[in-house]
Amino acid sequence: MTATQPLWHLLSTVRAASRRSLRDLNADPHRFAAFSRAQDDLLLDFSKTELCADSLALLLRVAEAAGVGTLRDAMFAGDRINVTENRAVLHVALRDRSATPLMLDGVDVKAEIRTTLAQLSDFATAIRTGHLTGATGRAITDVVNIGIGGSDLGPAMATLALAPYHDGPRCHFVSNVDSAHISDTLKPLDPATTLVIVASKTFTTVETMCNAHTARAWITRALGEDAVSAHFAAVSTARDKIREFGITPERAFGFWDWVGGRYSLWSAIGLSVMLAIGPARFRELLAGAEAMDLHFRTAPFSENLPVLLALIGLWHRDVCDYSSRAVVPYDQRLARLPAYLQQLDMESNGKGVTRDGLPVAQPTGPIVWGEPGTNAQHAFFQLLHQGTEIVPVEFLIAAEGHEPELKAHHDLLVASCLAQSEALMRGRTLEEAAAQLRAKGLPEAEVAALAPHRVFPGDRPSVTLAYRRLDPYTLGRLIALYEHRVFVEAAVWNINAFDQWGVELGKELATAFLPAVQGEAVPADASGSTRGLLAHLAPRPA
Ligand SMILES: O=P(O)(O)OC[C@H]1O[C@](O)(CO)[C@@H](O)[C@@H]1O
Repeated sequence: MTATQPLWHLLSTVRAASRRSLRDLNADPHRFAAFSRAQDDLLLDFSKTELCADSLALLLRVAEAAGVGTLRDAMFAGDRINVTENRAVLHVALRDRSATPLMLDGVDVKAEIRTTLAQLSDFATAIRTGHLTGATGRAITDVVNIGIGGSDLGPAMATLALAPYHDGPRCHFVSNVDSAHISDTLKPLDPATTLVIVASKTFTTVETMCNAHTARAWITRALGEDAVSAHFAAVSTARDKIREFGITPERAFGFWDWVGGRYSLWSAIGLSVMLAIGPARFRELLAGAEAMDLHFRTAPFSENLPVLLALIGLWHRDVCDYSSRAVVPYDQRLARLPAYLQQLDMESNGKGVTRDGLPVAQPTGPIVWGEPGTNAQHAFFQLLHQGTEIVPVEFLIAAEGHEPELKAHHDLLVASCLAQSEALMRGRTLEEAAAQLRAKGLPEAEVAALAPHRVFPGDRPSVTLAYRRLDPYTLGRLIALYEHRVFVEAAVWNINAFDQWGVELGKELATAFLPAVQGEAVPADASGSTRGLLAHLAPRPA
């Protein structure tokens, strides 16, 4: 029996005994004040969840009993909490601007971080000002970041999110090994004015290396072999492999094994973001994350946004048994946030064994999915409102857009966001539906036939994250908030959020099947299904 198990039982009992509808709970005019918290202008409203004072107090005890604070402090101290890879977890050090050294194996990692950040800033500035040009002397107008997973999703998400701050070259992202991705991306670009960044922690990921070689051939075909040095940069922990690829050491930016791929936006992996918005704005992004780190380290759990967001997630997953959560940013520039969070959350917490290798005691990471609002309303909100599955929703909304001249758009956006959480919470009863139809003058037979279709069960939980404006500082806070939320949930489940063994088997089999796809013998242990598919997909004579 783990220390938290009795508390989970108690939570289920409390829920069963004192359950009230969200509509009923929200009739209390003091509920918003009691069930919302803020870090400066960043507000977390969870008054439209089922939590009550008792359940919240019990959840806070769960966090204490699970030792969340101890594990958090161990992470910040550089302890090797990634037990299956024997690594420290120090992405937080990448945004820690304090002068205090942080020693790991006799090396001050903070000094190394400062040096790399300065090198990145110098390189980004030189490209942005045209001081460093392509091989023909023309300024760089376009950057293509080639990477996948954490070497793509973070920079791609942040670059789109910060579009109003772009004043550097245009950034493009190629991740999929599907030739369509690199082909469509490179087609409109001019090799003479394009910089390619090969971003890969390991520099061995097959998709990235395949795309990198295709980009290399594109450059050399147009500009000759000598142009590689002027048109490529690389970000990796494997400097020897960068050199083998032909990228010069001055354009090789390192990071460290203690930065997990999905936590690496803050490292040199963020180079494309820095090229787009400039080093000063990139530092604002880091400062936002640092502010959230400080809040996570110092705020009491009852006021601590990452802890509370995690406890709400745990409540929904393990007490209410909801198997997914939808992230719906009412912010078009956060369109890639759901995809980014899918990796952050599901690659971190999609685990079935504890840190000690034992089966977990309860369901762990939920399925994370979503799309920006208002588009989502016209796609999957039907199911959220009237389907048989309850999906807690996480809304994100800014008080201000970046286009003051188009305020009418933003007003509609805000109204739509608030309307959706209200509708999910409030619902519409059969009597209310019937009354509406009667008010339209429909005959009683039609009222009876149509009213059931117009009932909304309601009582569907959501949280809202509301902030003043999506600037670099706020984006930094939001991402760090989600990172720490994942951390706290993992700590409570006693799983390791920092490895990803679940991606290995598919990679191994892809390597084994490639020769068969290319016409060689099918591996003896391939299933009948896979043999049939290989035969069906085999090239046909033209
Ligand atoms: O940066 P790399 O080494 O190319 O790895 C890319 C991605 O592949 C994974 O290892 C597995 O999908 C991710 O964790 C990582 O972000």
